[in-house]
Amino acid sequence: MKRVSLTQYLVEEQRLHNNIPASLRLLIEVVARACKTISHSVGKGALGDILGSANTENIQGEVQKKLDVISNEILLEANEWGGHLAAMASEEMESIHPIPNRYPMGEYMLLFDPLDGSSNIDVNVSIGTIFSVLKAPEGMTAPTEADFMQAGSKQVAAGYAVYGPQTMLVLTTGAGVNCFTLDREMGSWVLTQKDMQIPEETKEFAINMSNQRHWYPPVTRYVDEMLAGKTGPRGKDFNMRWIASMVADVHRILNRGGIFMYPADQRDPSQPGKLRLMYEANPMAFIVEQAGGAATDGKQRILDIAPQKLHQRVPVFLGSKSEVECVTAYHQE
Ligand SMILES: O=P(O)(O)OC[C@H]1O[C@](O)(COP(=O)(O)O)[C@@H](O)[C@@H]1O
Ligand SMILES: [Mg+2]
Ligand SMILES: [Mg+2]
Repeated sequence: MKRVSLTQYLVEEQRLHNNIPASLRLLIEVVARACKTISHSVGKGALGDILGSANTENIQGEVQKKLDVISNEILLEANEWGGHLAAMASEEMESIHPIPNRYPMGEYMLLFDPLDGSSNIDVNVSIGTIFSVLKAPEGMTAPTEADFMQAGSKQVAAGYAVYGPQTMLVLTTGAGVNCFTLDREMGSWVLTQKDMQIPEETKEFAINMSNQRHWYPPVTRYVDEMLAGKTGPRGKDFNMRWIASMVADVHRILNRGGIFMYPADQRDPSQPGKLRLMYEANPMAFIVEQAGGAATDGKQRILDIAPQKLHQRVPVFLGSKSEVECVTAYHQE
């Protein structure tokens, strides 16, 4: 099979579909290079002094791990110098990060969850990085948080890197989803899966069952019906997986189908779910839809949500289309 590198793929895409101008290609390459650097750090583990807590808190009140902080710095530094960016925003930073001293101002804005699955860092389980690219509004002079308040349907690119047994980069620019594997010896990203498609039907679901007693009735009904198996209303047995790294759960679903859920629950009605719209839900929803799946917050398409604030949280149901439609319909009844 002919080896196609990330750069070759991006150039060819531009030639065929005119959807990846040179400035966007450069930006994606810089993000991919930063992910490669994070992957090297992850691979060192205790040898690189990257495990354990940083003893600091992020804006969400979560205790940061050393690798959360390191990954954030790697992405900031790479993109400050490398991409065509006007500003960045990160799950780990309270406010936006405008790019200093850039004339003319960059055309894009980058958002990221630098290290997804923080609870898995210290136990050598797959973790990742999630990113989303928006266009800077026309005529923007000094970027503000308001410029980032664009629905997910406006994303021009989104992707994630998963640091597992292999390091992979999954990317969409709005014309399907492709997967690249990091060739560690050569240091390059090689196209290994073209046009990923999520199987429409599935027998696998992912949810943190320990929250069951707090769920709202539509989620309880949906999960109960799956748990009832062959003799229940669904007429088939379901299997369950929960890795607690969204990247790893979504990567499995892209490959063999399934539904991923992080619903809102009754513990704290002011917290609509756990996952962040701008850094987790939107980029993953874009990827999942581009792979033939669906993504909702139980009521509407995630990509149609009008964001209210940078660190907004949303309920998430995504994966195989028929299952997402089923649980979304239960929210309407
Ligand atoms: O520990 P819980 O409640 O099961 O939550 C797991 C979820 O939290 C997350 O880890 C949140 O991501 P961060 O590590 O970036 O905070 C998701 O990746 C994952 O799906
Ligand atoms: Mg995350
Ligand atoms: Mg994170």
